Amino acid sequence: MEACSVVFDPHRPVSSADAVACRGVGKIWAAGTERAHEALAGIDLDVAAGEFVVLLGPSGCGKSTLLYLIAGLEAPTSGEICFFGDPVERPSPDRSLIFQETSLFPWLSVGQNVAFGLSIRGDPPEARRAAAREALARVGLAAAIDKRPDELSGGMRQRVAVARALAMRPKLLLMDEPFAALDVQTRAKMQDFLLDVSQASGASVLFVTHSIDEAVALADRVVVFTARPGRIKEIVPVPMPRPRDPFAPDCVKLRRLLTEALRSEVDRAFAEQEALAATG
Ligand SMILES: Nc1ncnc2c1ncn2[C@@H]1O[C@H](COP(=O)(O)OP(=O)(O)OP(=O)(O)O)[C@@H](O)[C@H]1O
Repeated sequence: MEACSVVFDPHRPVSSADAVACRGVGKIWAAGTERAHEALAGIDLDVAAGEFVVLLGPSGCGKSTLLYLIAGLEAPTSGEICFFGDPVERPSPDRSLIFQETSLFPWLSVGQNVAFGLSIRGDPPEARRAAAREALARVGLAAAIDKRPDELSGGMRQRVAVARALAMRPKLLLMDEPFAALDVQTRAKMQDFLLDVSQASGASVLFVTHSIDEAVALADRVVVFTARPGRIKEIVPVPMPRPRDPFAPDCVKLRRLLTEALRSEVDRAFAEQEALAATG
């Protein structure tokens, strides 16, 4: 592999075939107030249908903010976001957000948790149960359908969260450091499993991580952000076939490239956070 970054053409027309198209997207939190805080600036990014894109950047550079905007939970201050050609204006079951900390309802069974979104949508009980069973089978937890969340390990609970998202048959999974709280072995298993289910479902994935190893294992493309306000510094294609051997020369080379791309941004983010702390 010849590791190289790609320059995005911001004038490229939005295609209804692309899962996500961001054009000039910026976000200022508390805009117009004295607490105004610019989190993102000038984001131009397309995500193809079925593509797995990893967002990598220093802490506070706006990765989660971009997921919230694409989810439709927040509006950008500037620019436009389209989902299969239509402007994103509100949340949609076609776009599922999964966080690091799963919030399963402890008083509901695993199956009821997975079916929760379907019950809000008004699907009949038999259809909900069937969809929950199928989604749990996809994550290898069909046998846990009647268990309570506190009977499961952290990795299993995270799989239930993925099953809950899959049950809605989303076209896009927005994942915010979903495996960061897991131990190394469970995390590696979850990465394999996520690749399997995303390929089987055909959903696009936008995945935030701080782990360069995770980015190398998972991504079709890695988007590297600058320190805040987050801008896209580089978009690095990852053409190696999966499963990837992390010690293969191409993977080692890519890790080095991403480490170097991130280093100066992480230093800049640290310096800014220190300055902020000093001024109280
Ligand atoms: N709801 C909010 N209101 C005001 N400011 C916010 C809000 N959410 C995030 N921010 C600020 O926006 C900036 C970007 O935050 P965000 O969480 O998107 O970054 P991140 O890259 O995901 O960070 P991390 O990697 O540490 O999770 C930060 O300075 C943060 O304090």
